[in-house]
Amino acid sequence: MPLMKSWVKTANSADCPFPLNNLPYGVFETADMDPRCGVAIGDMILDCQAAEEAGLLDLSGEPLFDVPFWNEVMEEGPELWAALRARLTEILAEGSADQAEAEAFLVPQADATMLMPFLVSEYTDFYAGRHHAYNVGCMFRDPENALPPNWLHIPIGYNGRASSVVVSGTDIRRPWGQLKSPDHALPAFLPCRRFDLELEMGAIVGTASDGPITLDEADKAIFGYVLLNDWSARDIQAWEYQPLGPFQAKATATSISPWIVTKPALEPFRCNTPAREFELLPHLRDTGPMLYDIDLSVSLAPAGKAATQIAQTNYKEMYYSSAQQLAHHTTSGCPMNVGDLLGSGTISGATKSERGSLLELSWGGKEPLTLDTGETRSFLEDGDTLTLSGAAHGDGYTIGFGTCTGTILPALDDPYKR
Ligand SMILES: O=C(O)/C=C/C(=O)CC(=O)CC(=O)O
Ligand SMILES: [Ca+2]
Ligand SMILES: [Mg+2]
Repeated sequence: MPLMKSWVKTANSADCPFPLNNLPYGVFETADMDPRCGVAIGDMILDCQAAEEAGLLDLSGEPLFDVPFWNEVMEEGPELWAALRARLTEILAEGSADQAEAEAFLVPQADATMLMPFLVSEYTDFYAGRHHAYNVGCMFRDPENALPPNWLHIPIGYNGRASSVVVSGTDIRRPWGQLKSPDHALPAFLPCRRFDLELEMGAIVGTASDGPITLDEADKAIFGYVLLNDWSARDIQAWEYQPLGPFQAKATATSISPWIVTKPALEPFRCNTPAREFELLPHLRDTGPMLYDIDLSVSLAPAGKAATQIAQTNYKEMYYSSAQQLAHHTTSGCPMNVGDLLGSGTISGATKSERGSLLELSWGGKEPLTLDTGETRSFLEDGDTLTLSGAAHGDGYTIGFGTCTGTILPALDDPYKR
């Protein structure tokens, strides 16, 4: 598929993240506009609320854009999703009969503040990147048996906290927690010393289910994808997570990028999961390409200094697709809701520069990274700004995810001092 041309001229370059082929969904506000849904096109945002009020986006008879989140659109189901995308494409395409009217509803991205694009119903995080699981297993367990015995048979996950999901740009406060260092007999309550990022993709469930669903049903139920950073307190995690898994270590915050890139925009980039070591059980067995070829990178900027790219990898490195994770999630009869968010698990590739966490990049702190500024990092320091970026590269066009950023604020003096 080539670049599709829009009358919004900035959308028509090969490296623009938001061409007509993309049309990602977000929520924004400006100095004089309340929060509302919008669609990115070039360097502009089409104000969906205003377009709907003017009669340009009348798709269901009921207003869809009278609320500042995309859950109502998701609730309408895949037929409406397709009709909305077709109508937006018609409105924004070069030569559109709607151009004169729609021009009035464009807002420069530079004037907008991006907000959470949807209400997160529940949040589950997986552990489905093989290189990440292998690296962590080597460090914390046994290089000979780095992957747990179940790993090649099910996508391992844990239930996270929807309440902790925040939009890109939100500052992240270094947490306190109970830690136990190897040279102390007893734990202490201290600020986290090994605060980390996790480079992930987030899949958004757009269709509810109540009981087991097939892999193909799961693929259809996914509305779109965002970049996701699962901030992780490694020292809190190491002490708390046996035997029930991460709890407070991953409950401080999880950041997502503000633009939901929908499945149709990613269709040309579908690719297969890697070769299987064990055949998966029938309900998890691949029925088609359900991963995506999306280039991902991480950069770190110390306070007031230039950013260094510290990792680059690709979403196709995952062992399990989001559809496999969602299908697995429903096997017990677990109901899934519109707005459920599934973290892919940390995405790392085979080589050192492809590692999606500082835990792996610095090998548990044993091999600190040197930044372009000359400073070194094992884990995150106060004032550091972390930025995830993602884009799929087509023939003469880009499907961009934008960025997912967060700056580390120092821990409070004492969280219990009132
Ligand atoms: O295996 C461990 O000891 C720890 C693993 C993680 O912290 C990974 C995690 O949270 C899931 C993921 O993002 O892959
Ligand atoms: Ca994670
Ligand atoms: Mg979290």
